[in-house]
Amino acid sequence: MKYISTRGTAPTLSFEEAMLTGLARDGGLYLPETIPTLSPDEIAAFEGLPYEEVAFRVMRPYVGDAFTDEEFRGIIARAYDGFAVASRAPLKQLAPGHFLLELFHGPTLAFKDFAMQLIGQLFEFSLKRSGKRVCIVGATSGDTGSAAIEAFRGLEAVDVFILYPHGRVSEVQRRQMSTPSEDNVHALAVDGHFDDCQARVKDMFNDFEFRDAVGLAGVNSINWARVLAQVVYYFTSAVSLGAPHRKVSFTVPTGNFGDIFAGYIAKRMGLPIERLVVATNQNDILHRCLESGEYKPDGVIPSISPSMDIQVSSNFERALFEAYGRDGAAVAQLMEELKSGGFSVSQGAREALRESYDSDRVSEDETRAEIARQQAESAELLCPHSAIGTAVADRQRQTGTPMITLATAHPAKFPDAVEAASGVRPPLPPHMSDLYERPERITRVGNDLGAIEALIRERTGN
Ligand SMILES: Cc1ncc(COP(=O)(O)O)c(C=O)c1O
Ligand SMILES: N[C@@H](CCOP(=O)(O)O)C(=O)O
Repeated sequence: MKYISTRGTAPTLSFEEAMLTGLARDGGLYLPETIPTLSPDEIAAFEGLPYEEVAFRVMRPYVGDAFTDEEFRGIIARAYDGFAVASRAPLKQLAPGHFLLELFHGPTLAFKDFAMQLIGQLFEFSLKRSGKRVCIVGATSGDTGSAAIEAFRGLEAVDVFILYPHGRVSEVQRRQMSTPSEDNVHALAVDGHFDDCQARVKDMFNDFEFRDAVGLAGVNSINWARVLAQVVYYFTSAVSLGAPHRKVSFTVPTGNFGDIFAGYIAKRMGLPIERLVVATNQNDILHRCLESGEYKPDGVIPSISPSMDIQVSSNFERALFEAYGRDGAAVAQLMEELKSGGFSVSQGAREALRESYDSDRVSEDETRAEIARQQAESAELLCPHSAIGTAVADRQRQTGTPMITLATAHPAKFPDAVEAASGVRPPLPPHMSDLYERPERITRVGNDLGAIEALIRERTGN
């Protein structure tokens, strides 16, 4: 399996190369040259299998000869060993025809653990084999950073620098990043918002001298392996509701577009998904773009769902690449226009996007009301991101096809917002019960590429 860039001019890479590379050298994102498909019989055979075995069967076609089957099975087994529930991604019924896919039973209580725990194992295996060392730089609005630090802390051949927007993540998220004591992990509080952090990470990838000197690698969802790992739970949940003999729909709380794009890949692989619904908070650029074809970021407004406070949505580039018939030059042109304020999607591409995705947005008041409603009606305490999902799902649900909403984080990561909305303060699970007593280690930095690069060079000795 070969991987190509969404901007069409970077070298074609193998799975392992694409995974260790992160952003393509032309600024694009890697995607498989072809998307493998599974037959209805192959999908039906997933019924009753352990999560790890479905993960192996779904991801195996993408990894090529990077690992033997035995090695890959071992990597997957170690990745999910630390999850709190045996099924890994349990599905609960919220109401007739509406199901909640709980993706927060990993070590940092968010769906990011599904991919990050796997990537941690993949990197460790690959770097041991090659004897190389990498410097991971990531941007986070709260959950990717904590999952990355958890997955890579203490690893010999890896340094990790996480840029998060100062004062714009929840206290639990911040402490998850700032309290691990291992020397190889660094939490950097940036004066700016998430889009600034993500832009600085991309700048570092586009600074080839710096990139090569420090051995830069990325674990944001610019990394294809992140998206791939998330394809698996679309299969496990749909099969448990009767796929491939029955269609299902999904509603996905969306920010950087990685999670819903994984659903799109599952559909292209043959999973009978009727609708994929993008659910946004008040930072609703994706909803506006899907409605109007205009993609114009207009500033991030802080919300009670901070992990989705994003206006420059990284993986939307992958969706555009597909919508433009994999025309890398067209995507490169749009990304050039984005630098000067935004772009308009062509009529054909817009129709293709609308065929693949529905969308809706939820205001702050509606989010609070939905947390309270679900607590009262279904006894489910939802995090604000998941509540945005269930609110949209309820509006968009059609009779006949079950709707699965992705619950992307545990409510205990956002205790203040959840308590204010529902009157109930969700407790942290036992393995995190002393989080507020652990000492923090944070470096405050300006939104300044030169200063951030200098700090990384100094700390890594490059
Ligand atoms: C809790 C939570 N929900 C939803 C999202 C949105 O996911 P994506 O960026 O893959 O669209 C994120 C982060 O991105 C998140 O941390
Ligand atoms: N919401 C994310 C933002 C980064 O997204 P990623 O999926 O590209 O890593 C976060 O929690 O950090």
